[in-house]
Amino acid sequence: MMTEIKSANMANPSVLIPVDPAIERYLYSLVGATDHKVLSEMEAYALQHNFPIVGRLVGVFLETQAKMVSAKRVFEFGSGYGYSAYWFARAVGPGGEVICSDGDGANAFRAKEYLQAAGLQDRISFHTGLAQEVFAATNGSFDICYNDVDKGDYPQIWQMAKERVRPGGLYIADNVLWHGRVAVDDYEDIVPGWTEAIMEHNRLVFEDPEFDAFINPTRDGVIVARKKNE
Ligand SMILES: C[S@@+](CC[C@H](N)C(=O)[O-])C[C@H]1O[C@@H](n2cnc3c(N)ncnc32)[C@H](O)[C@@H]1O
Repeated sequence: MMTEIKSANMANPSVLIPVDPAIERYLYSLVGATDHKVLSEMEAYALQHNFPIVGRLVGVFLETQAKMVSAKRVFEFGSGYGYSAYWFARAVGPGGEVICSDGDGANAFRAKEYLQAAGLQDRISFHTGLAQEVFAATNGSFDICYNDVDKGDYPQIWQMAKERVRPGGLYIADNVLWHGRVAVDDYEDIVPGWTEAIMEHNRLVFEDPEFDAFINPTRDGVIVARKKNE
């Protein structure tokens, strides 16, 4: 399994930065109230190891979205070492459930350590394996299905997840602007076919009559699609 680079590819002039860096700095200056020792350690690990976590601004967004739909049950496709799960776990509260999946067992180990230290372990279960298979082994519906796996899998994950989001619940996916590659004709992809897969995914989500969709351009673009109630 490959992971994407979460900073803009400066070597490729066709790749765009969705939000101006000065605006990003300003946005970061507003979210200091979310500081937490464990969160800082997780962010430092990402920097040191060039690991593509969603980062603080998207984390705050995920937690807010989850609270807005009173989420109690969340499934994560591609949890890394638990950074995005940290935000969902805060939102679901005690008694809530965040089911995490990742192909790399070392990430599960690290996630458990961090989330335990943050006091959030009681609402997390972590499964090592192909996210699609972990998901297929679960039952019932979810308040939120969150997709952050390898980008070639995005259309498949959407097709699977959309059936299991409850009415009024959310499908959320990260990196849907793919550093602007989706918006230009000439780009270099880090894995052939990933840009096309993301574009196909975005089209499918927006064309689905059962969902209302929106893209928040923060960092690398986060799609949120709400399943209609009627
Ligand atoms: C972008 S990182 C996830 C970051 C995480 N959501 C966060 O923000 O903290 C993607 C992760 O998904 C995992 N992955 C990619 N494709 C996968 C798949 N089909 N099944 C399971 N894990 C996958 C990789 O091992 C990697 O850890």
